[in-house]
Amino acid sequence: MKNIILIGMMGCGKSTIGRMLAERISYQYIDMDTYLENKYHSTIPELFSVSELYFRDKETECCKDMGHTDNKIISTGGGVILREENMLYLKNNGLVFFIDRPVEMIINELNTDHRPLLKDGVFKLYDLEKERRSLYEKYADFIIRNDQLLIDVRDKIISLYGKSEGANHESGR
Ligand SMILES: Nc1ncnc2c1ncn2[C@@H]1O[C@H](COP(=O)(O)OP(=O)(O)OP(=O)(O)O)[C@@H](O)[C@H]1O
Ligand SMILES: O=C(O)C1=C[C@@H](O)[C@@H](O)[C@H](O)C1
Ligand SMILES: [Mg+2]
Repeated sequence: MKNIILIGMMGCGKSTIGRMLAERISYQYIDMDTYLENKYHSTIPELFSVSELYFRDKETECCKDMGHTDNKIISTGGGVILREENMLYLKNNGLVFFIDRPVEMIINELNTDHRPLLKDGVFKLYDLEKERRSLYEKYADFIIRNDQLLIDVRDKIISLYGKSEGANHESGR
C-alpha cells in the first residue's frame, strides 16, 4: 500500500496528525526533518548555516529514500514542495495530503526556536504561505482543512486513503 505523505506549512499539524495516523492504522511513522538530521548527523540550523541550498540538497536525497518505501506515514519539511524533483520521488509511491491550517491558528502555537526561516519573527509565515500555497495545492491529491478536532482530521485522511487504495486495488493498479 502507498505511503501517506503529509505536506503543509511549518506548524500546520503534520507531526501530530502523522503520529495519530500511524497509531490508528499501525503504519510506521517517519518525520523527514528528524530522518534528515539522523542521516546527516547534523541539526537543521547547522545545515542551513552552510547554506539553504546545502540543506535543500540533503532534503532531496531524503525524498529519494522515501520513494523506495511503502506502508509509511511521512510528515515532510515545510519547504519540500520547493523542488518538483522532491515531489516526484514522494508521489512515486505515496498519496499526498495538504494539511491546510490557517496561519493565524499556527501562530498561536508555534515555537520559532530552531527554525532558520523564521529568525526574523513568526510573521514571516504570512509571506511564506503566500509564496507556497499554490505549490501545496498543485502537489496535493487531497486538501484537508485543519481547523477542526485533530481526531476528525485523522479520520478524514484514513477514509480518503482507504477509498483511494481500494479503488486502485479493484482496478488492478
Ligand atoms: N486541529 C488542531 N487542534 C489543536 N491543536 C492543533 C491542531 N493542529 C495542530 N495543532 C497544534 O499545532 C502545533 C504544531 O503541530 P505540529 O508540530 O504537528 O506541526 P508540524 O506541521 O509538524 O510542524 P513542524 O514540523 O514545522 O514543526 C502542535 O502543538 C499541535 O498540537
Ligand atoms: O518551511 C521550510 O522551508 C522548512 C520547514 C521545516 O520543517 C524544516 O524542514 C526547515 O526548517 C525548512
Ligand atoms: Mg513536524
